[in-house]
Amino acid sequence: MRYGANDVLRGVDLRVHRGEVLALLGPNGAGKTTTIEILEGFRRRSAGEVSVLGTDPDHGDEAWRARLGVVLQSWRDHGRWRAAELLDHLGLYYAPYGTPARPRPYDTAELLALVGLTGQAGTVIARLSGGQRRRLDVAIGLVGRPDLLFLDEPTVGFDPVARQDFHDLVRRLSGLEDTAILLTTHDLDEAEKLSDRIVLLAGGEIVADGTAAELAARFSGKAEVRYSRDGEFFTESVQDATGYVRELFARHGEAIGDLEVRRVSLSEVYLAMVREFESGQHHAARELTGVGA
Ligand SMILES: Nc1ncnc2c1ncn2[C@@H]1O[C@H](COP(=O)(O)OP(=O)(O)OP(=O)(O)O)[C@@H](O)[C@H]1O
Repeated sequence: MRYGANDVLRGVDLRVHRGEVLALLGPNGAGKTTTIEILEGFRRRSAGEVSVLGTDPDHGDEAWRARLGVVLQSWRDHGRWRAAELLDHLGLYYAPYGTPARPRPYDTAELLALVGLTGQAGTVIARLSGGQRRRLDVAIGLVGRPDLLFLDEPTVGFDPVARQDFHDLVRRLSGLEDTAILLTTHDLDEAEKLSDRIVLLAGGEIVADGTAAELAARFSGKAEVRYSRDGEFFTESVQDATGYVRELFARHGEAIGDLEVRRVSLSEVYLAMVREFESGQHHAARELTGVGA
């Protein structure tokens, strides 16, 4: 993607599989929104190949669009509508695109229950709380029972309980409905908890791609093992945690207690990579993560 002489995405190569939750993680201006807008067909790419559900988004028709769910920023229109009314109304659009295997739209009551808004079915949208409105946004993204769901910073403004509920919801969707989910987030904790895979974007390039554990392991290669032996506490930084623990038990057996194995956290990896990238050493970061190798 190029604006004028400025390349804001370069060589971005990624695949999302059916039923997979992929988090696009990166600092401000990394190119996350641009990437998903190209995939959604909202933005025309300057060059490169893109296929979404088998179709080039630049040429996607209504039937193709009906298979996508998009959750952008909070839904501000239709403030006087009641939540259930709006979902009923939006659902009509998807009805012609239903199949026996994937009936469209979602039943409104079922959908409201899924996002935890059953009690607000008759509430006027303007009177929903911020978190409730965001849940409604998600319901709007889901009403067509999408094969692929885009979530742009889905949990901004959620309290911890709403966030946990939302995480459960995303897990259920990818598991039960086989919906592929592509979400952008700044929240490392969220990326780690929610996604099967993380693609880290920095400066318009993919600098890392893998599961949270893989990224942490590839970057540092180490894990921290804590344990007690005969009441004395130890902390070791080791390359092969499984082997180390096996050896530990083989040697000391029941004398070992309080075992804890901690991977370097994703946030440590993330900060190190972004810093490395910003200091111009991103090729070193690529080598470390194996991306582009
Ligand atoms: N219409 C545009 N014209 C020129 N440059 C743009 C345009 N839209 C985005 N950009 C630039 O593209 C880059 C990537 O922006 P993008 O919004 O995709 O980043 P992001 O990772 O989503 O950031 P944030 O986390 O801040 O939302 C930024 O440098 C931005 O300034």
